Amino acid sequence: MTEAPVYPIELQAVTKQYGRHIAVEELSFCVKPGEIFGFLGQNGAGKTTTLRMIMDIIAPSAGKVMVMGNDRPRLVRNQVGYLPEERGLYRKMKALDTIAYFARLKGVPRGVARRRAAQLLDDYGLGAQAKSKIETLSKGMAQKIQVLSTIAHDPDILVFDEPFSGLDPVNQQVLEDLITTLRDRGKTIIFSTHIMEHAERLCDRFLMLRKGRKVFEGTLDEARALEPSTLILQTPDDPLPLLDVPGVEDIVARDRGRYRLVVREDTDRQAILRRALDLSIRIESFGEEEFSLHDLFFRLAAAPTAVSEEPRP
Ligand SMILES: Nc1ncnc2c1ncn2[C@@H]1O[C@H](COP(=O)(O)OP(=O)(O)OP(=O)(O)O)[C@@H](O)[C@H]1O
Repeated sequence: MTEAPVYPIELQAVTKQYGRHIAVEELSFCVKPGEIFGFLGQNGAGKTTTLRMIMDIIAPSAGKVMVMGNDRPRLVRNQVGYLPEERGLYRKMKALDTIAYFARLKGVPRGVARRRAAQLLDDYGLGAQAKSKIETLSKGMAQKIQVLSTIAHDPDILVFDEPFSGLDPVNQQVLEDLITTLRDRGKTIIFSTHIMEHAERLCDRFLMLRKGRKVFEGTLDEARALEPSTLILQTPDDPLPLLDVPGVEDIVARDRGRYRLVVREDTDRQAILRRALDLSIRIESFGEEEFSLHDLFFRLAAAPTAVSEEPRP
């Protein structure tokens, strides 16, 4: 008999209810070892609530949350690094002392904690600020200290709630690089965001949440495969006669001579080009449309009619 795999994080039919309000509904997913998993949704979709349940800060109303196969995540807390949505550091504490303090809270011996804190500050360009009080640092620097504090005890799993919020583009890039480095060192990372560009660049897989319900879980390619096949054609001429090519179902004007062709999956792309030549339709460019995660998010998780929603009892 094969044993069920142990996932770093696994949720089974988890629901969280606040009074009559259902914040998270029947949510199941698992995060695989060593992956970067994006947790995406609009404001109020239920991201923070879910991450807090993973951290055992709040309890589910129903269902099961397991961290490293343990259904009492509190017991494996020291193997997890958590960046909460509401950040808070002691303003009067120095940068190095802050990181070492958080490591010590997770059981790291004092000397080791201080050495690691110094190393992390050096690695992430804050060596010169080691003795600066938090209150004297820029917002970006303080947030970096907060992130470094979550990894100072060398946890295997990282749970970051909106880690990019409040960072300027340069520091967002620094954080993206940090997250990639952590994955390359074998860590498992789940982070929430409503900024699709970060997720698109970083995530191996992601989950989209809409009003507490999962609307998608998988890779970007899997999400793209849900979309109808479309081609983008650029021409100074009228392309509507191409509608007579078998498989071309619709042609919609986009912008400045660009048209979107909705086609059946098996449509012969060469036949479209040959027909254009016959009809003297000049083609400036022609190719498959690549949906960005941003487009897909709007279709799956944000558009009012994106998914059929059963009425709630
Ligand atoms: N303690 C609480 N009591 C009552 N309702 C709550 C509580 N915490 C969250 N909610 C509600 O649950 C829903 C999900 O909230 P949650 O904070 O998890 O969303 P989110 O996806 O993290 O959004 P944001 O990006 O705005 O933080 C929201 O409608 C919110 O108002």
